[in-house]
Amino acid sequence: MSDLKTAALEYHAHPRPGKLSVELTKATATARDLSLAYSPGVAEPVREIARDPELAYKYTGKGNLVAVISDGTAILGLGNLGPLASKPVMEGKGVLFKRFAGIDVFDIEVDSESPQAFIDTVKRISITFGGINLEDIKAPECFEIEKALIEQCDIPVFHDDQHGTAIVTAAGMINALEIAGKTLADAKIVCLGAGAAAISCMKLLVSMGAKLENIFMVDSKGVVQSERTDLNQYKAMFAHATEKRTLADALDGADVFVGLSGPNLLSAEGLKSMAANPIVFACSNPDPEISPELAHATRSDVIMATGRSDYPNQVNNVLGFPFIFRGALDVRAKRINEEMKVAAANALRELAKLPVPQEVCDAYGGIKLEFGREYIIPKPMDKRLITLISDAVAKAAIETGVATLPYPKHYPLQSVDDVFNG
Ligand SMILES: NC(=O)C1=CN([C@@H]2O[C@H](COP(=O)(O)OP(=O)(O)OC[C@H]3O[C@@H](n4cnc5c(N)ncnc54)[C@H](OP(=O)(O)O)[C@@H]3O)[C@@H](O)[C@H]2O)C=CC1
Ligand SMILES: CC(=O)C(=O)O
Ligand SMILES: [Mg+2]
Repeated sequence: MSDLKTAALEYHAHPRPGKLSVELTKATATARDLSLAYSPGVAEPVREIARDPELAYKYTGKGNLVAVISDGTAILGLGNLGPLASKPVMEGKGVLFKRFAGIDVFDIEVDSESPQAFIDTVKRISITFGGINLEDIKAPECFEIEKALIEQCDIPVFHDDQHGTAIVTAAGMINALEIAGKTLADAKIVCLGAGAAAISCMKLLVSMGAKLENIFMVDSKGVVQSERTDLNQYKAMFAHATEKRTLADALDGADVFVGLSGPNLLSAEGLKSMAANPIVFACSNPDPEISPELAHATRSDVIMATGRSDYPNQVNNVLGFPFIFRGALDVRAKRINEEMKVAAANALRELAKLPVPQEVCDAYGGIKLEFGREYIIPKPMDKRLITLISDAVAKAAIETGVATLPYPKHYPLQSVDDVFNG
C-alpha cells in the first residue's frame, strides 16, 4: 500500500471511526439541567415553535445547521459509486464547514431510485436545517434537482460542485490571467468535462466577462459542437459551429485549460500545443487531468493549479462553501443568488493580492507566499477568508433583498471563534 493510502485509512479508522461527532452546547450535569433540556422543559420551546416557526432559529440549532446531502452519483472524480461510499466525502465536507466556518453539519446519504425520489426526500427533511449543501450529484440530474429544491425550500440550497467550484475557479482564473498578461474577455478557454462543475464554471466565467464564442467544452464524446445530436440542454448552451472535434483540436493555441472531468486526460502533447503562458486548472479529484510534475516538465511557462491540498494553487470549493454559507446563515438569506456568488468570487480574488500573514505561511511549511504564479488564490488556512467572504456574501444578500436579518453586529468576523459572539 502507498504511504498516503495507509495514512488515509488509518486517519479515518482510528482512534474512532469517522471524522465528526455531535457535541453538547448546554449544561447537562444535574437533574435540573435535564429537566430543562428534556422533559418537562423541552415542551416550552415546542409550544413556542408551534406558535411561530421562526422561533426554531431561536430555540434549536437550525440556524447553524447545514445538511450535506449526496446520492453518490459523482463522488469527486471517482464516479457513481453509490450513496454509502460518498459518506467519507460528506463527512469531510462537514469537517471543513466546522473547521473553517463554525457550521454544524449532518451528512445525509440518500439511496434514491430517481431524481424525483431524491427531491422528495430532501424536501421532507429540509425544515431541520438552516441550509442545504448538495454534493457530488452527477449532471444533468443535478440541475433539475437543485432547481426544484430551490423552488420548494425557503432556506438556501446550493449545489457545491456547481457554484462553489465556479466561484473559486473564477477567482483563480481572473488572477491567473492577470499574471499571464491576458484578460477573461480575450482568453480562449478549453473546458474538459461538461458536467455539474464544468457547466457552472463556464457560465460564471461568461457572466464575469469571458466570451461564449471563446469557450470550447469537451466531454467524453469530444468537442461540444452544433452538429451533435446527443447534447442535453445544458451542454447545448456551449455548442458552436466549428470544425474542432477532439480535445487536441480544441487545445491548439488555447490560453486556458480547465479540467473538471477525470484523471490523466491532458497529455504533454496537448499542453505543448497551447499558447504562451498557458493556464492549466486540472481540478479533478483526487487525481488531476495532468500532474503538476508533468505539466512543469513540459512547459516552463505554465501556470498550474489542481484541486488538491498538496500542491500550490489549490482551486477547490473548500475556499467557497464554508464562508458563503456562513454569510448566508448570518443574515438568514432565503437563497444564495448570483450577486452573492460574484461577491464571494471577487472577495476571494482580491484577498490573494494582499500580503500573506506569517501564520498562514507557517501552516504551509514556512514557504513565502506572495501573489504570483505559485500563489494565485488564498490558502484554506487563511483566517481572512471568513472575514472577507462571509462579509461580502452577507452584504450582497442584504443589498439584493434576500436577507431577512440586518447586517450582524459581530461582523466582519475576525476568525471562526467570533461566530457565536453575535
Ligand atoms: N476542484 C474542485 O473544487 C472540484 C472538482 N471537481 C471535479 O470535477 C470532476 C467532475 O465532477 P462533476 O462535474 O461533479 O461530475 P459530473 O458527473 O457531473 O461530470 C463529469 C463530466 O466529466 C466528463 N468526462 C468524464 N470522463 C471524460 C473523458 N474521458 N473525457 C472528457 N470528459 C470526460 C463527463 O462527460 P460526459 O458528459 O460525456 O459523461 C461529464 O461531463 C471530478 O473529477 C471532480 O473531482 C468537481 C467539483 C469541485
Ligand atoms: C472538491 C469536490 O467537491 C469534488 O471534487 O467533487
Ligand atoms: Mg464535490
